[in-house]
Amino acid sequence: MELLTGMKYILQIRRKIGSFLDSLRIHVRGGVGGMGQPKYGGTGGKGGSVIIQAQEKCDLITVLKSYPSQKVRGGKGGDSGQKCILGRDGNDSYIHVPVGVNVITQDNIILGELNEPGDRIVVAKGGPGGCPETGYSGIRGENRTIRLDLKLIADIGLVGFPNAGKSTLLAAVTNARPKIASYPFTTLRPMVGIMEYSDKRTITMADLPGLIEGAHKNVGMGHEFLRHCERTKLLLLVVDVLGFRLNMKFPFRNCLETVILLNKEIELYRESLLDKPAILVVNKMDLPDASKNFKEIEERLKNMEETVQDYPSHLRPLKPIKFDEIIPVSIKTRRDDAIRLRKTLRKYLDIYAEQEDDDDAENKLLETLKSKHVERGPLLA
Ligand SMILES: Nc1nc2c(ncn2[C@@H]2O[C@H](COP(=O)(O)OP(=O)(O)OP(=O)(O)O)[C@@H](O)[C@H]2O)c(=O)[nH]1
Ligand SMILES: [Mg+2]
Repeated sequence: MELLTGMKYILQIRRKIGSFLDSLRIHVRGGVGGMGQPKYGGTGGKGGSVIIQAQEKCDLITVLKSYPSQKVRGGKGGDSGQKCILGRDGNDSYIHVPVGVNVITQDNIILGELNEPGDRIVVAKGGPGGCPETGYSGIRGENRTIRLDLKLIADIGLVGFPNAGKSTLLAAVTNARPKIASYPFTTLRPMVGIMEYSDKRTITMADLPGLIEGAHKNVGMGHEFLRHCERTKLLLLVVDVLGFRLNMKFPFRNCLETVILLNKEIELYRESLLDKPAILVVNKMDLPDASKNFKEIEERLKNMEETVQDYPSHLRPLKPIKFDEIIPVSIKTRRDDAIRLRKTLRKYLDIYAEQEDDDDAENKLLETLKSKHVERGPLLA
């Protein structure tokens, strides 16, 4: 019965999201400890723990298929007996998840980030076996509900207010065909598109739901989906040159303010995301007054350090974003803009890759020097 409900659930999800799932809740419980043996002073075995482990070639749909009831238990500890005075420990249960999963509690606390194959975390410890202190009864294991949040792998992450044209941009430069519409929050789930270049080099781009002011307080779609930017090499901020207003309850924000607010919301999600290279796309340059607006703010966008100082503290980010380039486009109406953008993105990703190689080489050199120093230590002493 439970299996059927589980399968139905999978089918429901499939219908909703195709074969992509980026978040999954699971209830985990460590195994109960085995019974002790009062007559001989025997101790029961420990209950098995539940462990989440990252592995390659895996996705959350497979995890859901393996555990349709979304419940995982550790094995029960063995009882102490006449022949075997120490009960055997219960088996640990491993949940294999894709690389790039954050393990989160119900209170939204990150228990761990599994970013490399083999990374693992114990999410529910098994209970101790029965012994004199427990009156020889085995103790129950820990239990909790956890959420597995998958961070997408894409080279570029699109971040912007709703309606700025992120999905239009994705459709213009990649093979993806996202839903595009003139109302806010058209995109509800992330979508990845691929840009293929003539030399067969491919660059992936993730379109994300719109981010609005107050997202850190769960306004709009919240800010959780920004996790998908954690593994990207570049943040591509997209703004509407004429600014944005969600509805009459929200203030109108001009283009410069939307950039500052995006900066602030990214910072409130995770400040380290702002260490990533960033490019700003100012979209809808075909609209009346667009050029005038852009000219007025261009210099200020180039110097965000100074610009943010003019704004009150509730809007002002502590870490102003620094754009490698600011690109005005009309992504919907000008094909040339899309072609130029593709070239620019390629150029920067190649530069970042070179820088990364240099950094790797430098780190290796430092490690070699360090290890030499360690070897030299005893000689000097
Ligand atoms: N005039 C003009 N309209 C554009 C341009 N780019 C996109 N749009 C329009 O802006 C509206 C929103 O476009 P989307 O691509 O859905 O915007 P989005 O940023 O993905 O929005 P959300 O999914 O809600 O976050 C649509 O009506 C697009 O046709 C442009 O360059 N010029
Ligand atoms: Mg969209």
